[in-house]
Amino acid sequence: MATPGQPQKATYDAIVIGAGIQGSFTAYHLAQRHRDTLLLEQFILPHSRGSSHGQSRIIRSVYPEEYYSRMMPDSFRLWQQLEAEVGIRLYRQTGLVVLGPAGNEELEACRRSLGDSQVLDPTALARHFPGCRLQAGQVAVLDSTGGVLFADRALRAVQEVFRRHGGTVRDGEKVLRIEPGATVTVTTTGGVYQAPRLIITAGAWTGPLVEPLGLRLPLQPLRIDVCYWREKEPKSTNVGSVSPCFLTVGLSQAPHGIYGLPALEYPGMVKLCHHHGSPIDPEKRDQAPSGADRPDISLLSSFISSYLPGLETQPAVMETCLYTNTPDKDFILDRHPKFSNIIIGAGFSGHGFKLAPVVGKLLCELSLGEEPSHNMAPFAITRFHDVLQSVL
Ligand SMILES: Cc1cc2nc3c(=O)[nH]c(=O)nc-3n(C[C@H](O)[C@H](O)[C@H](O)COP(=O)(O)OP(=O)(O)OC[C@H]3O[C@@H](n4cnc5c(N)ncnc54)[C@H](O)[C@@H]3O)c2cc1C
Ligand SMILES: O=C(O)[C@@H]1CCCCN1
Repeated sequence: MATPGQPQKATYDAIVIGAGIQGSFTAYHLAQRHRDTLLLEQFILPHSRGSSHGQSRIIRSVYPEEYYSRMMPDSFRLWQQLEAEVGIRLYRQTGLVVLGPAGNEELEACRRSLGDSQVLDPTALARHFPGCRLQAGQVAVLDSTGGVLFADRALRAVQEVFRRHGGTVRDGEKVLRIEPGATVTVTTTGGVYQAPRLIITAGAWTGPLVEPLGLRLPLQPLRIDVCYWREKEPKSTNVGSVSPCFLTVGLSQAPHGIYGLPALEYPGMVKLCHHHGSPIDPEKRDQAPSGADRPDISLLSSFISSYLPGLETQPAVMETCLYTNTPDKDFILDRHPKFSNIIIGAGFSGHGFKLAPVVGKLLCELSLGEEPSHNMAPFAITRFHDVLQSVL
């Protein structure tokens, strides 16, 4: 927040729109590289209206796509660096298991991404995850590096280090207009700012924000039910706080996948969610669907009955969060095709938190005109057709 009475500074080396985890890490890297950076956020921080709130997120090395698994060592290293900078633990190693039918292509790709991974049959799984019942013909792949990131804590930490390096956060200021040029001009509800580079990391709001810049990105915001399920036996060690994280692949009853995290934010309640949701306008996220319109809950209840019989089959707590999906579920990390000093990071499709330190580094590198440290081909805007409109 600006100090009352102080004249408002208007020019910076870089402006970042959106103080979720991606924009905050981008600003962090820019400030560490001594760029005078302004981070703009429409809501007063902290807030729970976007995608980065809540206490927990999964981190894992295992990924079916090798372009993500190759980034993970860098990401783990940068998370550790942030932990050291703030002196706070941001990660709990719980292990993670991927459950799926034996021989499933995606499960095989997961196994390959780990090199020396362990494939667990039901007996071996029972040692790592006693509360979980595999069905006939299913196996589990164990990623022992997997665990939980303390999300809210991490977001606060990265913003704190950004400020420590001289960065400016202006929250409660919504960006209304972006004027491209060698110097980009950004008009908010609170002021007008200029910089030679702009990074847009506006989460579910990115589509409408870039449309006036002649870009129609295929971004679909989804409303996600975040559900917590109580253990039938309080403090049972079978499924509660000591169990690993898990996710499913290739299950015919849940093609988008189901995932779970051990009890953490609410004692005795396991977080278990469907990796999918209903299309939503982020401005209308609180218009909850009617009771009949909750297919996610029945899907999760039936999964619990078969796989996690130690949990009750109705959620005890429900919260909401937003995904912003691309058609292929890969991120968008690229320059604007026409205005090369405007960089866009969007479409994190429900799996971007763990990679935010690397995403921030890549967006920082793109904005400084440097060679990015990872392969950017999977994240190019040009993989989508007809995105550039002729409005400008
Ligand atoms: C339920 C759920 C579970 C998830 N689980 C995992 C997981 O286990 N592991 C994992 O790696 N990832 C997970 N993710 C994904 C991860 O949380 C997201 O990819 C990530 O938080 C996206 O961050 P973001 O910065 O792009 O978006 P956001 O956090 O939404 O940040 C965008 C910000 O931009 C601001 N903004 C928008 N428009 C404007 C404007 N005009 N002016 C100023 N500010 C603006 C918004 O207010 C917002 O604060 C999960 C997501 C959800 C919802
Ligand atoms: O990014 C992750 O690890 C998880 C996987 C399952 C869905 C939610 N996100």
